This record gives sequence, structure tokens and C-alpha cells, in this order.
Amino acid sequence: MKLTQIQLLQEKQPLIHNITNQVVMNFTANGLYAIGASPVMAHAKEEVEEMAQIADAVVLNIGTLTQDQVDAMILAGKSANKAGVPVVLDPVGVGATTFRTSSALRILDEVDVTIIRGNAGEVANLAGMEVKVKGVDVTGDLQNENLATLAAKKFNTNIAITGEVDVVTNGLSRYRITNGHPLLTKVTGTGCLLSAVIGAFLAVEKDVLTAATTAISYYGVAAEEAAQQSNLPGSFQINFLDQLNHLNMEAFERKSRISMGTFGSEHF
Ligand SMILES: Nc1ncnc2c1ncn2[C@@H]1O[C@H](COP(=O)(O)OP(=O)(O)O)[C@@H](O)[C@H]1O
Ligand SMILES: Cc1ncsc1CCOP(=O)(O)O
Ligand SMILES: [Mg+2]
Repeated sequence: MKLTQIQLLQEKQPLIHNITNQVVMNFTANGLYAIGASPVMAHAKEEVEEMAQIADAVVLNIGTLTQDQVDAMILAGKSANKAGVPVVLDPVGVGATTFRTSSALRILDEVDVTIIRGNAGEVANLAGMEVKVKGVDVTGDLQNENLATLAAKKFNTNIAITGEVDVVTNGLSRYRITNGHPLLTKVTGTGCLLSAVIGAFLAVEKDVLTAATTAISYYGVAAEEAAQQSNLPGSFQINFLDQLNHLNMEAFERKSRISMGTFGSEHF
């Protein structure tokens, strides 16, 4: 099952249209190539609708947003919706400034977003909870499972909250993924790239929860494997890209940790 999605991705090489931030553009493009997808960054209002139409997934990331870019994201998102192309929203830094929060809410109001992927602080602020964030980073401990369910219901969409433990939910079914490595927090753009990787999996798997949980687990195991070869951020980043490209499938099957919970239960 998991093997099939990755093989499908590598066979289909889906086109992923990213409107993303200036920090992570190169890393995102390289990471998408590594997993077998085809990245394109296209930001101009004049072209985003056309690009979204021919893409297999659209990723909207507000990391270094401007008003013009938010307008372009809405054009791209609406165009993707018309064409039946899945849309991922990464609400980078929501809660840090009112512009980020209001822009993300505007996108959610105007675009039918397939899944929101963010850290707990971003999702909490998006859902209206005033939780302290530090720029693009999370602070403190939040109850990710309950928060994800609340946000999924509020926005009537799928939510992936990532961190030490990752949670994916549509408000009813909940999954927890416990793969990953702390070094991922020492390399900028690992959350952003994960949002794009989820987009790539959505391009080959219609079931959103399956696509997102598989993507997150694959990504986490690749990080675990990379961390066995390097324990510092610079070499880890390079090894991680290599592992995304060449993850040993037997290791993935053996190390993948996805568990299912149900709505209403406090425990998985
Ligand atoms: N403490 C941690 N231990 C293991 N994996 C982590 C940890 N923190 C984050 N991750 C992983 O890092 C990746 C990026 O997630 P995250 O840091 O939450 O995103 P962001 O960079 O947007 O805040 C995800 O794959 C997540 O599972
Ligand atoms: C540092 C920074 N500043 C604005 S966007 C960005 C990158 C954030 O990437 P990620 O959320 O994946 O850590
Ligand atoms: Mg982020």
C-alpha cells in the first residue's frame, strides 16, 4: 500500500505548483525532485491561474507573504478548485503578526483547501486561540490531538499538525505519526518542504488522510535514516535529501509508525 504510493509518485512525477516563501524555495524544489515529483515556483498574478490548472497539486505557503502574493494565492487556489486540483495551505507564522493571521483566514475563506499543515502554534492561532509563537517556531506544549480536531471542524477540512508527534485528522478519524528526528528543527524549511511533499502524495492518492499520513511517515523515517549518518544540521540536510530520494523500502516498512485513534477518545 505505502510502497505503491511512493512508486506511483516516482512513476507519475506529479507537477507541484508552489507559491512559497523566499527562504525555502530552493530546498523545496530539491526535496520535491528527491521524492520523484516535479516542482515549479510561480508567483505572479498574471500566471498563477494557468499554472494551477495544469498542476497535480498546489501548495500555498505564506512564509514571506506580501499583499500581492496573498492575492495571487487566492487566484491560484480558486483556479485549482475549479480544476479539481488539491490545495495545501502552510500557515507559516500565523499568530506572530495580525497580517499573517488575517491573510491565512482570508485564503481559507475564499479557497477550498484540501489540507492545512502547520505546527501547533500556527494551527492554534488559526483556530482563534491566542497562543504565543516565536516567529515561525512553536513555543510551549499544546494538546495537538484535540487542537487538530477542533481546527478540522472549524475549517471543515483536513489538518496535519506536526512536531515531535504528528497528528492528522478530518475531525472524525485521527492518526498519530511518531517518526521524525529533532535535527529536522535545526534545518529551515523542513516544515515547508513537508507541506509540499504532502501535496505530491495527494497527487497520487485521493484519500487525503492516507496521503498525508504516508507522506509524513515517509518523511520522518527518511530523517531518522539521515540522522544515523550525520548528527549536525549541515550534513544532515544533505543526507536527508538523499534519503528522501533513496529511502530503503524495507526500512520504511519496518520503521513507519502510524497509529489510528477515534474522535472523542483521549487516547490512541
Ligand atoms: N522534536 C521533534 N522530533 C522529531 N521530529 C520532529 C520534531 N519536531 C519536528 N519534527 C518533524 O519535523 C518536520 C517539520 O515539522 P515542524 O518542525 O513541526 O514544522 P515547522 O518547521 O513548520 O514548524 C516534521 O516532519 C515533524 O514530524
Ligand atoms: C525562517 C522563515 N522566515 C520566514 S519563512 C521561514 C521558513 C520557515 O520554514 P519552516 O516553517 O519549514 O521551518
Ligand atoms: Mg513552518
